[in-house]
Amino acid sequence: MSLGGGAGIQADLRTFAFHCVHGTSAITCITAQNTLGVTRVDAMAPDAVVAQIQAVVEDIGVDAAKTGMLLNQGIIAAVAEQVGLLQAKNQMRNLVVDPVMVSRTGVQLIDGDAVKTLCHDLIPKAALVTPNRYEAQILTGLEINSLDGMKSAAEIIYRDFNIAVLIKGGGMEGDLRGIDIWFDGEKLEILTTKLVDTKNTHGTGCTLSSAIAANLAQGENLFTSVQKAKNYVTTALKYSLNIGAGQGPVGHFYPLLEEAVGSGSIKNNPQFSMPNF
Ligand SMILES: Nc1ncnc2c1ncn2[C@@H]1O[C@H](COP(=O)(O)OP(=O)(O)OP(=O)(O)O)[C@@H](O)[C@H]1O
Ligand SMILES: Cc1ncc(CO)c(N)n1
Repeated sequence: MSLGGGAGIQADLRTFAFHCVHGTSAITCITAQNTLGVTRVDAMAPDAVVAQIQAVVEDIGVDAAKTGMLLNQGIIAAVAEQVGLLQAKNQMRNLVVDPVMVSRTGVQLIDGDAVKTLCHDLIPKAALVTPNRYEAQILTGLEINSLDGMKSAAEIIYRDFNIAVLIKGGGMEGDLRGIDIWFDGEKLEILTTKLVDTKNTHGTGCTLSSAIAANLAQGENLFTSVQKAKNYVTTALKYSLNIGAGQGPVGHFYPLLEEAVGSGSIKNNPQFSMPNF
């Protein structure tokens, strides 16, 4: 969860709402965070996280799920155990693991033991894992500087975990920035997009994995879910918000902004990027 509103569960819930699915959440930690970075993180107790998952599953049910910042080994182990128990009862389908380990700026967010548990206990239970450039480097031991590097990493991650993988290229340089690689053991696809030239990219990874989960919940297949989610993030980036001194958040509800500005009910505030106005 992030209190600046741009990333984590706050971005996830906005994304779910945009896709017309009912989002629920299990909070693993509270970050003091704004557009400039994270200044403090307070972890929940692992059994408090488990209780949140159980409260949702036992009453409401889960059509698809995503994990984000799980923070430490105890929380990761507890979540992985719950996922295993629920999958055995077919109560946890379509799990997307966004393996939040390193921020796009390259800062490691979780320690080595936590990475090991994530790899051994949680990622293999997912349908899809969505590492960014630096997370893909940790998962493979490769240094990724090229399209070929991204492709090799995707193949290694598929081989090691036997699940589909999407390597996100928001942290790549030059022409590769914004290009993602999909591999599911059969099809290797380069998901290209027109680079959105903005510094306001806070929460793109959270938004992408939530949009994938939302599409899965609505019955789309995995690859179509990824393609649609990629298009959503690209448009949300075009309408990102220029707030704060650092990286502002993406504009999750861009059609509403467009409509409101178009109809004159709100002014075209210079803080909104409004590409069509
Ligand atoms: N400037 C950009 N233009 C177009 N697409 C982008 C841009 N920046 C990021 N993306 C896309 O956003 C999605 C998220 O990728 P990214 O590598 O930013 O993830 P991340 O590092 O996990 O994000 P974050 O930590 O900010 O949530 C990917 O589809 C990526 O290609
Ligand atoms: C809470 C949270 N989760 C994930 C990320 C990665 O964007 C972040 N910055 N904050």
